[in-house]
Formats: sequence, structure tokens, C-alpha cells
Amino acid sequence: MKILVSGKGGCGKSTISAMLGKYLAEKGYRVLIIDADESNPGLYRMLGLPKVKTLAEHLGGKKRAKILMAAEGKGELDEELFNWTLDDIPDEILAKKGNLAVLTIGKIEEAEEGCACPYGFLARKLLEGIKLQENEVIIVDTEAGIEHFGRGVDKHVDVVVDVAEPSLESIELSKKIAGLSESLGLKHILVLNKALPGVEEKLPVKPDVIIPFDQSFIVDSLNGKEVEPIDQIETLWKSIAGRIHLFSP
Ligand SMILES: Nc1ncnc2c1ncn2[C@@H]1O[C@H](COP(=O)(O)OP(=O)(O)OP(=O)(O)O)[C@@H](O)[C@H]1O
Repeated sequence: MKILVSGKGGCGKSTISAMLGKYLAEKGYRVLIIDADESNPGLYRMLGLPKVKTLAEHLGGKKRAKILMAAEGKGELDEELFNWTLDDIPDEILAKKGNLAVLTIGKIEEAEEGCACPYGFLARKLLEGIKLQENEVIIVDTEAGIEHFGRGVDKHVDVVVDVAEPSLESIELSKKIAGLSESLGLKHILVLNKALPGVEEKLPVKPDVIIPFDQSFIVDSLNGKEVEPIDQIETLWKSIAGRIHLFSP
């Protein structure tokens, strides 16, 4: 199964992706978290994993990704390139702990290096090509906003976990994410994160999962502490399971 996590900047996408990944790995699934956010410092840190090469670096850098993207545009891309299973992913691009691994697509490193479209292309091709077994789950942590929909990354997932925080802008964006998910025939789950008491009653939409604001997340992240799944992650998983036929390991 492929789960994509989407939402406004800073709403908690990476935190929730990391907690869900760890929770599922502990349940016995084989989990790959794809860090498809080209701007954040790296999700591997939240899981206490080392920095490894990105997929873009492995393939020869962003310029090569751009060449591959152009080749696809001309119908000249070798479509076998990403016909991978989880076992085919080269070790040098996997930050691993037990049955949990993180793969980073690529990061913006320099001023004026150009747009991140080649990274969006790589994320889309990887998700399109990869074949999963029943006990394998991919979680895609996306960049802030909805550009991944424009890049076609979402076409190749089963469910969108739409994370909102209690602000009008975030809720409006989440409604848009719900509409875009529906237009692609994807299951959609709304998570209200950083919720303060009573705030959900004021919302124009009903969240499937509510995660309270908890200052310890911020303190732990500043201290570089690894995230641990909280109880609401089980509720999130049950919401996903309620919409999709799932295999239990
Ligand atoms: N429920 C919560 N309560 C309080 N703080 C939270 C909560 N969830 C996440 N945070 C904090 O919010 C900050 C942003 O979280 P995170 O990096 O997961 O967001 P993001 O949506 O992935 O951000 P970006 O859009 O920059 O990639 C972090 O400091 C994190 O610890």
C-alpha cells in the first residue's frame, strides 16, 4: 500500500509520516518512508537514522534527473529504470533500522540551482514503478502545499493523509487536497494536528483523526530526539484500514 501525506507547511507532515512509519514497522510491516520534500533538512533525523545518498545523487545528480525527465517528455525514457521491488533499491540510498527504511529523493542545496521539478519527476517514477508485496507499505512525506498533485506524484498512491492545523489557511488547503484526491479516485483521510481544546467544534469539516497540540513535540525536535508513535497514530491506521483492504502481518 502507498500512503501520501500532504498539507500546509509546518502542519506536521514529517512528524506524522515518521510516527506512522515506526508504528507500522513495530506491527511487522516492511516500511519505506519516501522523503519527497526537497526543502526540509531530512526526515531520517526524526527516526535517528544516518544521512545517506539521495536517489538523485545515486542517479548522477539533479542534472541527470533533468535529462531523464526530458527523455520521458520525448517518449525516450527507459521505463525499466524504476521497475523495482523494495529489495532492488540500492543500499547506499536507504537509511535503515530493522524493517523501516527512509529514502530521500533529493534536496535543494544551492541558490539559483533551478526548480525542484526533476525531484518531483523522480518521486513520480519511483512510485509508479515500484511493486509492493502485501506486507509492504510506502509512506510519502511531500513538500508543503499541493504541487505534488500538479507533478502527478499522487496518481500512484492509494490513500492521501491530509494534515491540517487549526488555521483558516490550513483548513482551506485541506479542503482543496480533499477535492484533488477525490478527482483522482483516492481515499482521503483528514487529520487535525496541533489541535487545542474545543477547536474542532469550530471547524467547517469533521476530521477523521485529531492529534492534540503537544509542546513536547517541539522540545524533542529541538533536542534532535527520535519521534515515538502516539496513541492517535493507531486511530489513523484504523481510519486507513477502514477504507482500504489491508493485509495483517
Ligand atoms: N501535535 C503537535 N503539537 C505540537 N507541535 C507539533 C505537533 N506535530 C508536529 N509538531 C511540531 O511542528 C513542527 C513542524 O512539524 P513537521 O516538520 O513535522 O511539519 P511539516 O509539515 O513536515 O513541515 P514542512 O512543511 O516544513 O516539511 C515541528 O517542530 C514538530 O515537532
